[in-house]
Amino acid sequence: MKLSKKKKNKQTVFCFNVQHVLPKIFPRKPRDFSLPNSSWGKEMMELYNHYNRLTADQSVYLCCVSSGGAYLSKIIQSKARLFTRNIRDPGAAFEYVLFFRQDKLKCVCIFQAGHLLEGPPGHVHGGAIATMIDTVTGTHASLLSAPVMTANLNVNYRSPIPLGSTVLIESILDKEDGRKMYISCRVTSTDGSKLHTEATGNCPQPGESSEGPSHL
Ligand SMILES: CCCCCCCC/C=C\CCCCCCCC(=O)SCCNC(=O)CCNC(=O)[C@H](O)C(C)(C)COP(=O)(O)OP(=O)(O)OC[C@H]1O[C@@H](n2cnc3c(N)ncnc32)[C@H](O)[C@@H]1OP(=O)(O)O
Repeated sequence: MKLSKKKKNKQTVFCFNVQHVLPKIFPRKPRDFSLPNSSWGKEMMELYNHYNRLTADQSVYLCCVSSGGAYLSKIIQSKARLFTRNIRDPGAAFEYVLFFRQDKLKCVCIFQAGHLLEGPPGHVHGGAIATMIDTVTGTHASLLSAPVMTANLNVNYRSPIPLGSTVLIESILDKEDGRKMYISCRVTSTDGSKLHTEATGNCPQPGESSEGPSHL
Protein backbone atom coordinates (compact mmCIF):
# COMPACT_ATOMS: atom_id res chain seq x y z
CA MET A 1 0.00 0.00 0.00
CA LYS A 2 1.29 3.44 -0.83
CA LEU A 3 0.57 6.63 1.03
CA SER A 4 0.97 9.86 -0.86
CA LYS A 5 2.24 12.83 1.09
CA LYS A 6 0.99 16.36 0.44
CA LYS A 7 1.95 19.64 1.99
CA LYS A 8 -1.12 21.59 2.96
CA ASN A 9 -1.17 24.72 5.10
CA LYS A 10 2.32 23.84 6.39
CA GLN A 11 1.00 20.52 7.67
CA THR A 12 1.82 17.13 6.34
CA VAL A 13 -1.29 15.31 5.31
CA PHE A 14 -1.20 11.67 4.32
CA CYS A 15 -3.77 10.75 1.75
CA PHE A 16 -4.94 7.20 1.42
CA ASN A 17 -5.90 6.87 -2.20
CA VAL A 18 -7.66 3.71 -3.26
CA GLN A 19 -6.25 4.06 -6.75
CA HIS A 20 -2.79 3.39 -5.32
CA VAL A 21 -3.76 0.02 -3.97
CA LEU A 22 -5.77 -1.16 -6.92
CA PRO A 23 -4.21 -2.59 -10.02
CA LYS A 24 -4.86 -0.79 -13.26
CA ILE A 25 -6.60 -3.90 -14.55
CA PHE A 26 -9.44 -3.40 -12.09
CA PRO A 27 -12.37 -3.09 -14.48
CA ARG A 28 -14.49 -0.42 -12.85
CA LYS A 29 -14.45 2.02 -10.00
CA PRO A 30 -15.37 0.04 -6.87
CA ARG A 31 -18.17 1.11 -4.60
CA ASP A 32 -16.83 3.10 -1.68
CA PHE A 33 -18.51 1.48 1.31
CA SER A 34 -17.50 4.31 3.60
CA LEU A 35 -19.75 6.82 1.85
CA PRO A 36 -23.18 7.35 3.41
CA ASN A 37 -26.07 5.19 2.24
CA SER A 38 -29.78 5.14 3.00
CA SER A 39 -29.34 2.58 5.81
CA TRP A 40 -27.32 4.95 7.94
CA GLY A 41 -29.21 6.18 10.96
CA LYS A 42 -29.24 9.72 12.28
CA GLU A 43 -26.42 9.06 14.76
CA MET A 44 -24.19 7.48 12.13
CA MET A 45 -24.77 10.42 9.77
CA GLU A 46 -24.14 13.04 12.45
CA LEU A 47 -20.89 11.40 13.52
CA TYR A 48 -19.79 10.92 9.94
CA ASN A 49 -20.38 14.62 9.22
CA HIS A 50 -18.59 15.57 12.42
CA TYR A 51 -15.42 13.55 11.72
CA ASN A 52 -15.51 14.32 8.03
CA ARG A 53 -15.36 18.03 8.88
CA LEU A 54 -12.32 17.36 11.08
CA THR A 55 -10.50 15.71 8.21
CA ALA A 56 -10.42 18.96 6.29
CA ASP A 57 -7.23 20.14 7.98
CA GLN A 58 -5.35 17.50 9.83
CA SER A 59 -6.75 14.06 9.51
CA VAL A 60 -7.19 11.44 6.91
CA TYR A 61 -10.44 10.03 5.68
CA LEU A 62 -9.98 6.39 4.81
CA CYS A 63 -11.89 5.11 1.85
CA CYS A 64 -12.65 1.55 2.87
CA VAL A 65 -13.64 -0.04 -0.38
CA SER A 66 -14.86 -3.52 -1.16
CA SER A 67 -12.23 -4.00 -3.79
CA GLY A 68 -9.99 -6.39 -1.89
CA GLY A 69 -11.77 -9.50 -3.08
CA ALA A 70 -11.85 -8.57 -6.72
CA TYR A 71 -8.18 -7.61 -6.50
CA LEU A 72 -7.14 -10.76 -4.72
CA SER A 73 -9.14 -13.00 -7.00
CA LYS A 74 -6.99 -11.90 -9.91
CA ILE A 75 -3.94 -12.94 -7.98
CA ILE A 76 -4.80 -15.98 -5.94
CA GLN A 77 -7.59 -17.17 -8.22
CA SER A 78 -10.18 -17.30 -5.50
CA LYS A 79 -13.48 -15.64 -4.79
CA ALA A 80 -12.09 -13.81 -1.80
CA ARG A 81 -13.92 -10.81 -0.43
CA LEU A 82 -13.00 -8.53 2.44
CA PHE A 83 -14.99 -10.10 5.27
CA THR A 84 -16.51 -6.89 6.60
CA ARG A 85 -17.56 -5.66 3.15
CA ASN A 86 -18.98 -8.80 1.60
CA ILE A 87 -22.68 -8.33 2.30
CA ARG A 88 -24.10 -6.12 -0.41
CA ASP A 89 -27.41 -5.26 1.29
CA PRO A 90 -26.81 -1.79 2.80
CA GLY A 91 -27.26 -1.76 6.56
CA ALA A 92 -27.49 -5.54 6.93
CA ALA A 93 -24.12 -6.15 8.54
CA PHE A 94 -21.01 -4.00 9.03
CA GLU A 95 -21.56 -0.33 8.23
CA TYR A 96 -18.47 1.58 9.23
CA VAL A 97 -16.08 4.37 8.40
CA LEU A 98 -12.57 4.84 9.72
CA PHE A 99 -10.92 8.17 10.44
CA PHE A 100 -7.22 8.22 11.10
CA ARG A 101 -5.79 11.09 13.11
CA GLN A 102 -2.17 11.60 12.35
CA ASP A 103 -1.43 13.95 15.22
CA LYS A 104 -2.53 11.73 18.09
CA LEU A 105 -1.77 8.41 16.51
CA LYS A 106 -5.39 7.60 17.01
CA CYS A 107 -8.01 5.99 14.84
CA VAL A 108 -11.76 6.45 15.22
CA CYS A 109 -14.29 4.17 13.64
CA ILE A 110 -18.04 4.79 13.51
CA PHE A 111 -19.78 1.43 13.40
CA GLN A 112 -23.48 0.72 12.87
CA ALA A 113 -24.25 -2.95 13.54
CA GLY A 114 -26.83 -4.47 11.20
CA HIS A 115 -29.42 -7.18 11.81
CA LEU A 116 -27.27 -10.00 10.39
CA LEU A 117 -24.78 -9.58 13.24
CA GLU A 118 -27.06 -10.86 15.97
CA GLY A 119 -25.57 -12.91 18.80
CA PRO A 120 -27.53 -12.79 22.06
CA PRO A 121 -31.12 -11.87 21.12
CA GLY A 122 -31.27 -8.19 20.18
CA HIS A 123 -27.54 -7.71 20.61
CA VAL A 124 -24.38 -7.88 18.55
CA HIS A 125 -22.43 -11.15 18.32
CA GLY A 126 -19.10 -11.11 20.19
CA GLY A 127 -17.32 -12.42 17.11
CA ALA A 128 -18.66 -9.52 15.06
CA ILE A 129 -17.40 -7.08 17.69
CA ALA A 130 -13.96 -8.76 17.70
CA THR A 131 -13.98 -8.62 13.89
CA MET A 132 -14.52 -4.89 13.95
CA ILE A 133 -11.83 -4.41 16.61
CA ASP A 134 -9.40 -6.51 14.56
CA THR A 135 -10.25 -4.47 11.47
CA VAL A 136 -9.68 -1.16 13.24
CA THR A 137 -6.45 -2.16 15.02
CA GLY A 138 -5.12 -3.97 11.93
CA THR A 139 -5.84 -1.06 9.63
CA HIS A 140 -4.47 1.43 12.16
CA ALA A 141 -1.21 -0.49 12.61
CA SER A 142 -0.89 -1.07 8.86
CA LEU A 143 -1.30 2.59 8.06
CA LEU A 144 1.24 3.60 10.66
CA SER A 145 3.89 1.26 9.33
CA ALA A 146 3.35 -1.40 6.71
CA PRO A 147 0.82 -4.21 6.32
CA VAL A 148 0.65 -6.19 9.56
CA MET A 149 -0.87 -9.41 10.78
CA THR A 150 -2.65 -9.61 14.12
CA ALA A 151 -0.59 -11.89 16.39
CA ASN A 152 -2.59 -11.41 19.55
CA LEU A 153 -5.93 -9.84 20.43
CA ASN A 154 -7.35 -9.71 23.97
CA VAL A 155 -11.00 -8.73 24.17
CA ASN A 156 -13.01 -7.90 27.28
CA TYR A 157 -16.75 -7.57 26.75
CA ARG A 158 -18.13 -5.16 29.35
CA SER A 159 -21.71 -4.48 28.22
CA PRO A 160 -23.74 -5.77 25.26
CA ILE A 161 -24.20 -3.68 22.14
CA PRO A 162 -27.83 -3.35 21.00
CA LEU A 163 -28.36 -4.57 17.46
CA GLY A 164 -28.85 -1.68 15.04
CA SER A 165 -27.10 0.81 17.26
CA THR A 166 -24.14 2.97 16.34
CA VAL A 167 -20.99 2.85 18.45
CA LEU A 168 -17.53 4.39 18.40
CA ILE A 169 -14.43 2.22 18.15
CA GLU A 170 -11.31 4.13 19.11
CA SER A 171 -7.82 2.71 18.82
CA ILE A 172 -4.58 4.18 20.09
CA LEU A 173 -1.00 3.18 19.44
CA ASP A 174 0.37 2.38 22.91
CA LYS A 175 3.85 1.29 21.98
CA GLU A 176 6.00 0.48 19.00
CA ASP A 177 8.75 -2.07 19.62
CA GLY A 178 10.69 -2.98 16.53
CA ARG A 179 8.18 -4.39 14.09
CA LYS A 180 5.58 -4.96 16.82
CA MET A 181 2.77 -2.44 17.26
CA TYR A 182 0.84 -2.53 20.53
CA ILE A 183 -2.60 -1.04 20.09
CA SER A 184 -5.45 -0.61 22.55
CA CYS A 185 -9.04 -0.20 21.58
CA ARG A 186 -12.32 0.82 23.23
CA VAL A 187 -15.85 0.39 21.96
CA THR A 188 -18.24 2.89 23.52
CA SER A 189 -21.63 4.44 23.02
CA THR A 190 -21.42 7.43 20.71
CA ASP A 191 -21.42 9.92 23.60
CA GLY A 192 -18.66 7.92 25.30
CA SER A 193 -20.70 7.37 28.45
CA LYS A 194 -21.04 3.60 28.15
CA LEU A 195 -18.12 1.23 27.72
CA HIS A 196 -19.06 -1.83 25.66
CA THR A 197 -15.74 -3.53 24.92
CA GLU A 198 -12.04 -3.08 25.61
CA ALA A 199 -9.22 -4.74 23.75
CA THR A 200 -5.47 -4.78 23.36
CA GLY A 201 -3.63 -6.19 20.41
CA ASN A 202 -0.15 -6.89 19.12
CA CYS A 203 0.19 -6.49 15.37
CA PRO A 204 3.70 -7.22 14.09
CA GLN A 205 4.85 -6.72 10.57
CA PRO A 206 5.40 -10.27 9.38
CA GLY A 207 9.02 -11.36 9.14
CA GLU A 208 10.47 -12.22 5.77
CA SER A 209 10.10 -15.94 6.38
CA SER A 210 6.48 -15.80 7.53
CA GLU A 211 3.38 -16.01 5.37
CA GLY A 212 2.27 -12.42 5.79
CA PRO A 213 0.07 -10.33 3.51
CA SER A 214 3.07 -9.95 1.20
CA HIS A 215 0.89 -10.59 -1.85
CA LEU A 216 -0.76 -7.24 -1.16
C1 LIG B 1 -3.66 -7.56 6.69
C2 LIG B 1 -3.48 -6.08 6.76
C3 LIG B 1 -3.72 -5.33 5.46
C4 LIG B 1 -3.72 -3.88 5.65
C5 LIG B 1 -4.23 -3.08 4.50
C6 LIG B 1 -4.77 -1.74 4.94
C7 LIG B 1 -5.70 -1.19 3.93
C8 LIG B 1 -7.14 -1.21 4.45
C9 LIG B 1 -7.94 -2.25 3.76
C10 LIG B 1 -8.58 -3.21 4.45
C11 LIG B 1 -8.53 -3.32 5.93
C12 LIG B 1 -8.58 -4.71 6.41
C13 LIG B 1 -7.92 -4.83 7.77
C14 LIG B 1 -8.06 -6.22 8.26
C15 LIG B 1 -7.08 -6.49 9.36
C16 LIG B 1 -7.25 -7.90 9.82
C17 LIG B 1 -6.04 -8.37 10.53
C18 LIG B 1 -6.12 -9.85 10.70
O1 LIG B 1 -7.11 -10.39 11.02
S1 LIG B 1 -4.72 -10.74 10.35
C19 LIG B 1 -5.32 -12.42 10.43
C20 LIG B 1 -5.14 -13.06 11.76
N1 LIG B 1 -3.77 -13.20 12.07
C21 LIG B 1 -3.03 -14.22 11.57
O2 LIG B 1 -3.48 -15.06 10.86
C22 LIG B 1 -1.58 -14.21 11.97
C23 LIG B 1 -1.00 -15.62 12.06
N2 LIG B 1 0.34 -15.53 12.61
C24 LIG B 1 1.40 -15.25 11.81
O3 LIG B 1 1.28 -15.13 10.60
C25 LIG B 1 2.74 -15.08 12.49
O4 LIG B 1 2.71 -15.71 13.74
C26 LIG B 1 3.08 -13.57 12.68
C27 LIG B 1 3.15 -12.88 11.32
C28 LIG B 1 2.06 -12.84 13.58
C29 LIG B 1 4.44 -13.44 13.35
O5 LIG B 1 5.33 -14.34 12.72
P1 LIG B 1 6.81 -13.90 12.25
O6 LIG B 1 7.48 -15.11 11.74
O7 LIG B 1 6.71 -12.74 11.32
O8 LIG B 1 7.55 -13.32 13.51
P2 LIG B 1 7.73 -13.90 15.01
O9 LIG B 1 9.18 -13.81 15.31
O10 LIG B 1 7.07 -15.21 15.20
O11 LIG B 1 6.91 -12.79 15.85
C30 LIG B 1 7.25 -11.42 15.76
C31 LIG B 1 7.16 -10.82 17.12
O12 LIG B 1 5.78 -10.91 17.56
C32 LIG B 1 5.69 -11.68 18.77
N3 LIG B 1 4.51 -12.54 18.73
C33 LIG B 1 4.23 -13.47 17.81
N4 LIG B 1 3.07 -14.07 18.07
C34 LIG B 1 2.62 -13.51 19.22
C35 LIG B 1 1.46 -13.70 19.99
N5 LIG B 1 0.52 -14.58 19.66
N6 LIG B 1 1.30 -12.92 21.08
C36 LIG B 1 2.22 -11.99 21.43
N7 LIG B 1 3.35 -11.76 20.71
C37 LIG B 1 3.53 -12.51 19.64
C38 LIG B 1 6.97 -12.54 18.79
O13 LIG B 1 7.36 -12.87 20.10
C39 LIG B 1 7.98 -11.62 18.14
O14 LIG B 1 8.45 -10.69 19.08
P3 LIG B 1 10.04 -10.38 19.17
O15 LIG B 1 10.39 -9.72 17.86
O16 LIG B 1 10.73 -11.69 19.37
O17 LIG B 1 10.17 -9.44 20.35
